[in-house]
Amino acid sequence: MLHIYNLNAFYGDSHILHNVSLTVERGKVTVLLGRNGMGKTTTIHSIMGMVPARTGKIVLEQIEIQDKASFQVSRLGVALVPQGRRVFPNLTVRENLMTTYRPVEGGWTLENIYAMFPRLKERESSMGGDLSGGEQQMLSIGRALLTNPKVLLLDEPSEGLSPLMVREVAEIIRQLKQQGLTIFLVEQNLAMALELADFVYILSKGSVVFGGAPDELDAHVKNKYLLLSS
Ligand SMILES: Nc1ncnc2c1ncn2[C@@H]1O[C@H](COP(=O)(O)OP(=O)(O)OP(=O)(O)O)[C@@H](O)[C@H]1O
Repeated sequence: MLHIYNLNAFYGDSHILHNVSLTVERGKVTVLLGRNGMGKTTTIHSIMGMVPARTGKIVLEQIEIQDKASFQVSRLGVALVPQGRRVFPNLTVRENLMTTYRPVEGGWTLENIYAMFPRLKERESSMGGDLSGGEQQMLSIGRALLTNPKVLLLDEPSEGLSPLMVREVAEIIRQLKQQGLTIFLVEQNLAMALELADFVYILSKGSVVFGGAPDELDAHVKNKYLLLSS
């Protein structure tokens, strides 16, 4: 569904991503792990056209998207649930949801978003800024789904949430996968990530240092790239 080939990305002169190659398979949950500052968000932002690819290719269903603007990438079927959720604080829940709505026959509608997230229905007239962190995360996921994407990118959706809310977010991701959605998940929460993942990549200092099934991640790899501070 989505392939990245030898992606190199920079902020000014800082070379952040080094020949990153990875594949996000249709209908699967692909997880990108790595400690703080290793380039996970930069990878997601490169896919979305928010950080330019200096070299390399990003291919969505045979279409090269590495030179496209974010709105074009979005129209082609990629949606982002950004780190920190980024809900509009001064719009109501309903208005937040409707800003991105792109109707597709048989796709997501406001009604089935409310069916999946009853709490959003209850709070539909509340301002985005008045919601709890967990509610904002639901809103951010609902808003992305209303673009009716083929691929959903989630950047650390568990960040700052209570353990109970982390379980809820994991359950939502599981349901979306069951419905056939293709998911690319950046996470720091190893337990949640490994529970959901069909395939795992690890980034270290902007390079992919591991790619494999979750059960191939042994203690050595975890200790080297995930658990201990560098
Ligand atoms: N706008 C920016 N300008 C310059 N450098 C940046 C910018 N954004 C990120 N960086 C640097 O790029 C590197 C990768 O950052 P990135 O946010 O992709 O990491 P990450 O793995 O997502 O970490 P985190 O979990 O903290 O979000 C870091 O060294 C960071 O300091």
